[in-house]
Amino acid sequence: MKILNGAQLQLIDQLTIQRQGISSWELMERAALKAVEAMESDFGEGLQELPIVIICGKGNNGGDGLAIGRILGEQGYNVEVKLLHSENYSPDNLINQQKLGAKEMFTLDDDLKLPASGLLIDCLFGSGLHSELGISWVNIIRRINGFGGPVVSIDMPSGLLTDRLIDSGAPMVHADKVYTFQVPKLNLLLPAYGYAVGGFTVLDIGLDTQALDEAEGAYHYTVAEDVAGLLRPRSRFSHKGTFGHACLIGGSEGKMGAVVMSARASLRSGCGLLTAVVPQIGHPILQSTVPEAMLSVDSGKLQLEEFSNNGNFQAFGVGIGMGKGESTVRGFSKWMQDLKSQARIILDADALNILSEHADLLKFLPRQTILTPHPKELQRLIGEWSDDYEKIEMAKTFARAHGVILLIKGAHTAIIDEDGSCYFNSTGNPGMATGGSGDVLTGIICSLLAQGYVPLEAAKLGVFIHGLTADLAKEKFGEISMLPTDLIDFLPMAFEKLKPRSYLA
Ligand SMILES: NC(=O)C1=CN([C@@H]2O[C@H](COP(=O)(O)OP(=O)(O)OC[C@H]3O[C@@H](n4cnc5c(N)ncnc54)[C@H](O)[C@@H]3O)[C@@H](O)[C@H]2O)[C@H](O)CC1
Ligand SMILES: [K+]
Repeated sequence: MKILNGAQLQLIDQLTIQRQGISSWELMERAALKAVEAMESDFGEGLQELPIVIICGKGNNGGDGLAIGRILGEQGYNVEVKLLHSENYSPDNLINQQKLGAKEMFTLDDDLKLPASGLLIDCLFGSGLHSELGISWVNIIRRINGFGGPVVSIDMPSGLLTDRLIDSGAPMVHADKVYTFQVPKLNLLLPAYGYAVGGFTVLDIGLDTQALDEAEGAYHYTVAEDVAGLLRPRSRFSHKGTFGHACLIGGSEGKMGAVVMSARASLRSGCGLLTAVVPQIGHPILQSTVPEAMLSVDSGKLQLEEFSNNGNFQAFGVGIGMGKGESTVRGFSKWMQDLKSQARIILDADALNILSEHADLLKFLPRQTILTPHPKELQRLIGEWSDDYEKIEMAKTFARAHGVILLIKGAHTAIIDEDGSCYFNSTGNPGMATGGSGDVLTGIICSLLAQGYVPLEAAKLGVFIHGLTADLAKEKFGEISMLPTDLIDFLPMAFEKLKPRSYLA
């Protein structure tokens, strides 16, 4: 799914209206009906009990609010619509004013009266906002943010631009939930605005698919439909050799658990064979916890030294729990220099830290190596950024310069390809913020690489599945208690869910 901005959507609106032979008002009505349906599904029966207040602006976002107010009113909800006084309403806003009937007018200087609790629907500004809101908006936005019940925003939290940096002090609605139309907008996905976007749902309002396909942009949002088609069916005549031999290299004293988790995640993700290269201390641990894995025991006792690379492996996952002792750094550097240019590799954790401290090694990275840093590792690798936009640009520059696929891990993990394309993930939750989650991801992606998925597909599919395991684990254990080992346990269900018939039904 593409991520688009306000200007692109305006154009696609026009094309939709022309090609579908509908009026702009009809499109607005479709959007309003979708928003009502989504709120009814989220709030359930409880919505009937709540006083609902809708705050409308002068443009089409306000027009949506007026239509939502009318639809809710017709369905018997307890709804009150407040409309900002203006000299220049949009045409569809005016039509919906006439269709609504009763509404209360207010100005920015008014002391807006709101019910003590209930549901507030924010329709002041949507994707048509062209610059951050000035001081005159502080009063009204403060009132909305001080509301005693949930605040939901239609399309965008009012005050937040779709895809440009905005001063953190600028007035902006803090939405518990955003119902955004057709496609996500970049600012809904960035950590910088996490305080204003409690969550969001994308509502399909049937915009012209050809126009959506043709819209240009580097940003994408990976949803089930995007990755389900990537999953390869298994032939009846397949055997363990069909699904590749993955090699995980890592572990050190006190950190063997990382390799255990990675290895189990790899096997659960379908590779045919798995070898783990571990220091001697890891031998009994791996053999007893992951009997399916073969072992190649390093000459190093407590940490890796030798990095023996003798097998015929289709993919390597390196760095998990590895440490960066002197002999490990030496062995890793030698291993990197001996790599074949077409090798498929994912580097994580200490492998990335070593690269940050030994930038001369970057030139040995085979094309399309996948790097999976967490925020601190990313900063060591690409340097300090001043905001999310700069972070993305620096990540793109790094990916291009070294011909790699770079992940920015976190909520909506972003996958940056060397051509500058950027894929944000839709699955996952804060329950994943526990040491070990990354080891599981490395295992999944390494396994997919070994099975012959091209690196960008392996990264997109791996990140999506990893997040999906967490969404499934959340239902059973909740965000507080779920563990990385639970993610591994939910891999079978996640892969099953992603199979087109079950997930997309
Ligand atoms: N395809 C869709 O997604 C559809 C979206 N719809 C809704 O329409 C809005 C966008 O409507 P638009 O009229 O273009 O913009 P807004 O309502 O967000 O506000 C425009 C209004 O505000 C003025 N303005 C802009 N910036 C500022 C500012 N910094 N300070 C003060 N005033 C500002 C501007 O001049 C306009 O007058 C979209 O979000 C959806 O909610 C359709 O209903 C259906 C199709
Ligand atoms: K809004």
